[in-house]
Amino acid sequence: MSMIKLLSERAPGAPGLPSLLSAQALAGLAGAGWFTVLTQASGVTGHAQVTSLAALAVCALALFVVAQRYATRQTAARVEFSIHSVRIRLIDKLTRVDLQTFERIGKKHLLSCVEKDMKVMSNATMAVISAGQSIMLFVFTLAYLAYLLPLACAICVVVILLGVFLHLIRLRTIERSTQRAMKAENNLFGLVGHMIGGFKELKLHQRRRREIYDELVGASEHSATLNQKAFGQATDHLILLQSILYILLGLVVFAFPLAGLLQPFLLIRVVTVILFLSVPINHFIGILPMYGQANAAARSIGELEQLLDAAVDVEELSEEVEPVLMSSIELRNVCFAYMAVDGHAFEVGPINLSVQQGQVIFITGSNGSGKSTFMKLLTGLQAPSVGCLFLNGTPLEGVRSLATYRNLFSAVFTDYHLFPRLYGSVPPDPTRVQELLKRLALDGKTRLDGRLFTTLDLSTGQRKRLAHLVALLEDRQVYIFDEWAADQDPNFRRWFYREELPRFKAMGKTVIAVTHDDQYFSNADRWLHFEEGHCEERFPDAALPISIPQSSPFSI
Ligand SMILES: Nc1ncnc2c1ncn2[C@@H]1O[C@H](COP(=O)(O)OP(=O)(O)OP(=O)(O)O)[C@@H](O)[C@H]1O
Repeated sequence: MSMIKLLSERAPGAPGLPSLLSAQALAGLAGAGWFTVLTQASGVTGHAQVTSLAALAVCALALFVVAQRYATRQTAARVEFSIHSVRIRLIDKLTRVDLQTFERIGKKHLLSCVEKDMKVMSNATMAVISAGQSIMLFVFTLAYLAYLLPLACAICVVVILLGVFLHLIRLRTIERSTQRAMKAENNLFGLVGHMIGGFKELKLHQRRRREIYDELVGASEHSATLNQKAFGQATDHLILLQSILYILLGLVVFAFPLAGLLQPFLLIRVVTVILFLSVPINHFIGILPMYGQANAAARSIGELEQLLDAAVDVEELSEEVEPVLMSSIELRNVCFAYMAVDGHAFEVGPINLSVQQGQVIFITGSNGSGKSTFMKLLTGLQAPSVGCLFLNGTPLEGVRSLATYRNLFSAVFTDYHLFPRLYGSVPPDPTRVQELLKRLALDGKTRLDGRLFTTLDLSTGQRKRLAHLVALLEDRQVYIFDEWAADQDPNFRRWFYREELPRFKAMGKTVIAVTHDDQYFSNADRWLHFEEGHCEERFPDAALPISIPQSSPFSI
């Protein structure tokens, strides 16, 4: 996607290009008109003539102010609505891609695109689109020059065409340099992110701080060098063009009168007009690097959109969720493999498993054995590469049924995210909220004001308990906990296994919890153990694992 393509897509609420360009043309015409009247007035002495030219100048100026104001506002509306439309389109696609694509693209790249590239586009596009006005100013001034001295105008046109030709030849090189500079800048921002994110770790480790600081200095220098190179390339040939324009001026001032091609009374007007031409030319010089940046940003946004398009599913954000009831969930021959890195792809499965409503299932396994991947498959966050999920005996086929299925679950993952507001819910009953806050020892720490938490500035354990409270308010049928108790004190750990899980069971909720707290295994109905992507069922009171044949589904 180029910047021009982006702007050619008219967003709802944005003014049309014809009206926008007409307003710019009018502003350019008025500006050139005002200047022409002034130039004409420089050779006039008669009172009546001066008065009428002054009246004309006032009219041109008034027209310029009105047209300029209108054109600027229309330009801002066009640019901002177009960018708004692209941003919303990207975010919409982003919410609809599968988890694997989301993880592959990476948070850093996504944030850089949605925040930085969009900002670059917005700033640069505004300047670039206003070039329309400069073009008009340039054309009208050139026309006036043709009226005064056709030969000078012809030479100017040749010089400008030469500049445009040089520019087109260099365009690809400039864009490549700009894109390289932007990549270096993204790398730099990544390091800044590490410095901010790892503030505490860096404070504790002077040599680590020194090394990352040195790397950041190098990255910043590299970024500055590339930016400066891209900017230099963009302006070099236009400076050349500007120099040619100055040579042209010298020619007009010295050679034309000597050759008898220019009468002295015309000389001052012609020189003034040529000088005035440098105003739009300088504007072009100024916006050229910005044009390169905007195009590089548009390309980066376009590449991201292509990645998202390849993975986006048909699930609509606005769709109403159909309520589903779970009595059983079954995984039949479910397998999933991550994309291979260095030729080795981690595989989970085949998993054959049936979960009945109301069961409390514990999941164990060493680090990297596939527990979280299994949770993603079970919750429908990740579609299986092979095999199928069944809900109440019916296979879940297609993205839509998987999207509906996901609404069965409420989860507190290890990398859970706390939203400041209860998005997607009606304000809960304040008495129930108060009772839950008390149960989780969060009363006096935070409150729910309507749907908004008064603060999220809590300790690690408290934040996890607040995430638990949000999950409870969601009141879904299946609860997923990934090492919930890992950052809780012994009291809350005991409370979770001895009180909270039995409460879930009494309510008929299904619980699937990743845990390493073996002293509480008696609280589980089932125990699934993962090793190198394979799942086997163990029994809470068994000393040795009981191997389950993977070809046949097992259930309890
Ligand atoms: N996004 C990913 N892309 C590629 N490979 C991945 C990705 N996430 C996990 N893996 C691979 O899958 C394996 C299993 O990861 P998973 O997160 O399921 O393990 P886990 O049992 O939950 O580990 P832990 O106890 O450390 O949380 C890992 O060894 C890793 O190699």
